[in-house]
Amino acid sequence: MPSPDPGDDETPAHSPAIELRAVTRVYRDRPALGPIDLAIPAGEFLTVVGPSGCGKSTLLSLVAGFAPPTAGTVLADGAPVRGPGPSRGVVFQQPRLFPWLSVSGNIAFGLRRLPKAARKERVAELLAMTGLENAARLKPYELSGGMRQRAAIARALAPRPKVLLMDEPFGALDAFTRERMQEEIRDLWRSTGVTVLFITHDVTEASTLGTRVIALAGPPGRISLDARVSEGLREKVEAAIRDAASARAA
Ligand SMILES: Nc1ncnc2c1ncn2[C@@H]1O[C@H](COP(=O)(O)OP(=O)(O)OP(=O)(O)O)[C@@H](O)[C@H]1O
Repeated sequence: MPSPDPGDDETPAHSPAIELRAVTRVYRDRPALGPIDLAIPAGEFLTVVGPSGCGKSTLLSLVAGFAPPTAGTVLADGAPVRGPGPSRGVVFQQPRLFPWLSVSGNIAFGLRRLPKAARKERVAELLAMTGLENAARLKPYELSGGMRQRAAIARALAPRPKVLLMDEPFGALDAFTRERMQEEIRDLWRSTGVTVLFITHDVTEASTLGTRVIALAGPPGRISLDARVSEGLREKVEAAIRDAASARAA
C-alpha cells in the first residue's frame, strides 16, 4: 500500500495567498499591531479600514516584507515572508515613480530579466490595461495624478504578482478621479485574478470596493470587524457612483 505523502496537508495550492499567525509588531517598546490572525484566500479583494495610527500601514509593510513581525509569522502562499519579493506588488499613496524614466521605462523596470521582445510585449499589455497607451513616452511630471497612479499600478502588476498591496492608493486624488480609479482597480482585479489587500481610511471605499472588509481598532491594531461585502450592495453603490459621475460630466 502506498504510504501517504506527509507533505499533502501543506500543498501550497491549498494555502491562503497571505496568512498572518499571531502576528505582532512593536516599535521602540510601543505595540503598534496585534496579535493578528488573518487568512486571505487567493483571489480575494480585502479592504482594511481604520482610524489614523491604528496600524494599517504596519500590517501592509509586514505582508510586503519591508519589516519583520516582532512575534508571529507572515506567510505568502504557505511560505514565510522574509523580505520583499516579486510575488507581492506594492502601490503607495504617492506613486513613487522614477522621475527620470518614461511611463514605459517605469513599467519595464521590474522586467529587466525578461528578453527584450517579451519585455516590450508585457509593457504594451500593461499600458493597454491601464489606459496609458498615449502616455508611454511621457515622464511622471507630465502626467495627471490619476495617470501617475495608473502608471504605479501598471508597474506593480508588470511582474505578474500574486498579491497586490495598496496603501491608500487613491487618498491623494480628487473625488472624481478617485471614483474612476476605484472602477478601474476592480476591473483589473477581475481580469487578472490578483489577490488584493487595500488599505483605506474611507469607510465607503472600504465597504464597497472589495469582497471582504476588516476594520482595525488600535493601536495596537486588532481586527474589530471581519465582514463579507454584500454583492448586491456593492453593485447598487457602484451604479449610484456611476450615475453621479455621468450627471457631473453632462
Ligand atoms: N517606523 C516607526 N517607528 C516608530 N513607530 C511607528 C513606526 N511606524 C509606525 N509607528 C507607530 O505605529 C502605530 C501604527 O502606525 P501605522 O502607520 O501603521 O498606522 P496607520 O493606521 O497606517 O495610520 P495612518 O492612517 O495615519 O497612515 C502608530 O502609533 C505609529 O506612530
